[in-house]
Amino acid sequence: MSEASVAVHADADLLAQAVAARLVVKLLDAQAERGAASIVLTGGRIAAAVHRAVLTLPAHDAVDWSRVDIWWGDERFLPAGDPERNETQARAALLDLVPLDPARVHPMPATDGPTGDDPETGAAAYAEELARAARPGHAALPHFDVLMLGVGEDGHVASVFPEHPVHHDTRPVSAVRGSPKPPPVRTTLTLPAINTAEEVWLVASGADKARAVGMALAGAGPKQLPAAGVQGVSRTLWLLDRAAAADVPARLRSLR
Ligand SMILES: O=C1O[C@H](COP(=O)(O)O)[C@@H](O)[C@H](O)[C@H]1O
Repeated sequence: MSEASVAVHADADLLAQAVAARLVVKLLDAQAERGAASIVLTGGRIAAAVHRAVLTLPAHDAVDWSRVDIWWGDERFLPAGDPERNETQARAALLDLVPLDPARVHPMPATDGPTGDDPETGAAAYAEELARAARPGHAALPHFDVLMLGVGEDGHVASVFPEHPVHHDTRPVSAVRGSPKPPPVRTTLTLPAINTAEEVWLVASGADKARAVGMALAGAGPKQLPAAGVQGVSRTLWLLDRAAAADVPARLRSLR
């Protein structure tokens, strides 16, 4: 498992541009090595800015988007097309604007979809979809080149919230009820599933994230602060703006 590293950028715009540039390079590298790339998207404000920034980079045209698998780390359990869904936001900002193969886009279930309005059924269906994409002879998950996460003010990542029963779920995908952040019903990859990704990038901007980011990097417990329990297989990278990095120990920072 990887040590965490931290890159700090001056503000939210530069952070979004830098994450977008890293993402495009990551996709190109993965396609050069394996012929395809697999990424896991997150929701939230900075994620939307990253998605928009990808399109502004001329190099995004060098990616073969038809050979990119898109997964989600969590989803708000709402009808398809609801503006609050992470999928809807990602489609509007990026996915509908690049030539993806629809068969390689794997949104988490919606309440009005074929798996129905029971989040446990939806979570089980997503786990099956992940398992179908797993490499033969490997665990129940596909290879993820990079998995991106936002970080909540309370330290949540994906829809793994502090002190929530989701921490006891050992399956890769869990239904979440009673989320402290609306909407209350969600589906999420669990921390063990998140930590199978080759690289995990935690992206946070703004002063309201500084306390959670600082505590996670100072070694808080993952049940109290889920972001502290995230570790990519070969890399765990915190990508922050200056405001979100205010409480990061100086020895961990590199200002870009
Ligand atoms: O509800 C959610 O929030 C988090 C963080 O969002 P932000 O707007 O504070 O950056 C996000 O990472 C997660 O995917 C989403 O479902």
